Amino acid sequence: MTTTAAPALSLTDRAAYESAVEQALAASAAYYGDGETTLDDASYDALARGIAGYELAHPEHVRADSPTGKVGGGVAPVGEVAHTVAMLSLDNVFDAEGLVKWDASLARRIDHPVAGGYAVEPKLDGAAMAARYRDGRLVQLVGRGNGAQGEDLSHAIGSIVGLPTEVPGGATVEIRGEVLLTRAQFERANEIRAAHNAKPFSNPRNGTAGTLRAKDRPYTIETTFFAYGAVELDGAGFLAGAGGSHEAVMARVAALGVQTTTATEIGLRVYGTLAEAQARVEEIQRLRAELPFGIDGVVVKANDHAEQDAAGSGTRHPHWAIAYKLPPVEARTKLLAVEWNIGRTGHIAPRAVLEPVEVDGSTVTYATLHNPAFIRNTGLMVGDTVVLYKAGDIIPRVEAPVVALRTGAETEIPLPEACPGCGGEIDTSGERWECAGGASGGCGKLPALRYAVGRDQLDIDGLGVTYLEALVEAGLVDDVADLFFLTREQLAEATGSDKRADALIGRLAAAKEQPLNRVFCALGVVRTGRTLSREIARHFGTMDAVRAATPEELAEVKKLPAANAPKIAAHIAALGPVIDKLVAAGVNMTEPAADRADAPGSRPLAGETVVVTGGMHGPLAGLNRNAMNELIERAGGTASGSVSKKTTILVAGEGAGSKLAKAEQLGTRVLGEEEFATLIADHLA
Ligand SMILES: NC(=O)c1ccc[n+]([C@@H]2O[C@H](COP(=O)([O-])OP(=O)(O)OC[C@H]3O[C@@H](n4cnc5c(N)ncnc54)[C@H](O)[C@@H]3O)[C@@H](O)[C@H]2O)c1
Ligand SMILES: [Zn+2]
Repeated sequence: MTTTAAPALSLTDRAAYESAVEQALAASAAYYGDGETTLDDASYDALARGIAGYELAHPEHVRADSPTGKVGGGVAPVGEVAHTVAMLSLDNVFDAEGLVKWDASLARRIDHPVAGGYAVEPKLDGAAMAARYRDGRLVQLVGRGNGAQGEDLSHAIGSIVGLPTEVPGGATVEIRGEVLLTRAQFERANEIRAAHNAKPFSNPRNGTAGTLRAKDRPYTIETTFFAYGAVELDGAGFLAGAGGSHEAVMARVAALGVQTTTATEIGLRVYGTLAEAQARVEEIQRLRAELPFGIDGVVVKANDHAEQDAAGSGTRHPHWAIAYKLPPVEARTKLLAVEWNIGRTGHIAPRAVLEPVEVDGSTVTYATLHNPAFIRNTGLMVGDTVVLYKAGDIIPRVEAPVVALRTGAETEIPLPEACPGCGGEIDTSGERWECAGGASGGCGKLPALRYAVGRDQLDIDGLGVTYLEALVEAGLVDDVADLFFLTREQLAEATGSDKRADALIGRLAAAKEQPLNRVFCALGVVRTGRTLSREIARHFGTMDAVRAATPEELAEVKKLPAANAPKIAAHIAALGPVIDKLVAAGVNMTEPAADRADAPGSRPLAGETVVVTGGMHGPLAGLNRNAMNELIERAGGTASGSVSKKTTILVAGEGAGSKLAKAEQLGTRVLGEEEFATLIADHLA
């Protein structure tokens, strides 16, 4: 494993020391507070080690406010809640050699080599939190603060996945762990913030800190907790007889239903030798890029409590644990220019051209900027210093500009006026910009075909993008209807296999029997998706009726915004030749009678807003969420993803959890799978 630490700064004189301390204090104040720090973590670490090195050589110059030896660099917010046991930070090593040194110093402290094993677990990159349970109820959340006193974060109770509000057995204990935003929660959080015109979080860690501190936001952002320890509370003796090891304590915590890392691929393991622990560190590093949450290192701890006690703790960190830092996945560099390309999915995507920078073992020159909305929301400019994120083989992405480093020479990012693929018009109506040529234009052909054969449209499994590309290139396919005229030989040629061709012939035959809503959806009509396609098919019943509809008539369809009706009608008309070809191929053009809006007595869910949770069994077995939503809408209801006051029915399947609890709290009607199936029996195919 390569050495990952930036070298410590060598501070040659007192003036350099003074200025380094000032710089570190300012960076920490920004890091733990609201502002944006101008240092990346690796640079901060190098600075901090430089300060510590100088202090060792010149004890007479040590400043009282030096960050050395202090939790939170001496500037973290000091809260009002006293910690039961000090909540410390961790000391760092950066390579195998550092780990060996730590082990040797630990052996000196306890007078013998570590005998009780090394516990190895991920160093989660979020914010430390203590969760106090009294008599089985989660009563208080406390931040780390300065280690002795932390801030009261109890207002976040109920919004943290993995921290149940109640635990069995009336337990009284303080559980410690990390709160973070998983990658999915981070994306979701920024969608929510965009919808509220709030600045996007630049990275999950900032987002976590901001979210925990926020008290009266008009929206809730969900975070996740992973426990990494527990301490006694009120002398309740919860840990007594826990077996005297970190591993045993964590098993007790898990038994309470509090989330630990054990369930993840990189969860706690205990090893007899340091070499095995080192091997596990390297394994975790390899798994890092695919994890659903961020880690910035691996923590190695003496597993045995007696050995931990013998080693003791300093003012800033325990001696029995060490953070093995992994190479940074973030770096700073300059945004030189923005290029616009037609992405593989057909949208027009901005790409950052960067001053080359080394991140996580490779040189990065380009990074994704997602879409124009991202550029607008972050306020990014050409010439900005930007924070770049890259881990393993994931696509590098720009997180945010460092506004504090602007010089005034930055310029606005020019947005394209014509499609970079064909020079034609751009459809700028959505968050992602698209070539207005759409399905018929050259740029949109392949993406349109991929969409048409997708699982929620014609569901032609096995017709992947490579084969579609081959068919388009061979001049055999221009639009979705052409697929139905392919011969077995042509399919065998394109897929390189007779067996695949036969399978596809079968899938194509099955696709011809799909209901109108899916056939219509496969056409990819502008401003329509799965839900609207279902509504349109239900409303009109046949493709002929859809084609005959005026914009005014289209506007009568449930959920269809009147303003979009003219565009939709025009696109349907333009798709005339494709639809004619589909008819000629024998593709079904009607919606099953029971599902139509005008079918008598067939709307058992009319006026209902329905949420589904848990796994579906019995009569509903095998129905995924999209299939359930289809079913709900066919029966006249509105499908929704989250329980709120508007929800009128919750369908609770196996393993229903928080949504069921919320529904019960709100007094929402809850139906089991059997009851629900009976209610909508007419629509169950
Ligand atoms: N960029 C900047 O300006 C700046 C400023 C100050 C600090 N920093 C960064 O912060 C670091 C120091 O910060 P810190 O003291 O908050 O701590 P830290 O993040 O280096 O390590 C200690 C923390 O790790 C967490 N942790 C995660 N997994 C854990 C596990 N399995 N077991 C135990 N603890 C676990 C705990 O919250 C604990 O408090 C520096 O190394 C630096 O990289 C950066
Ligand atoms: Zn184009």
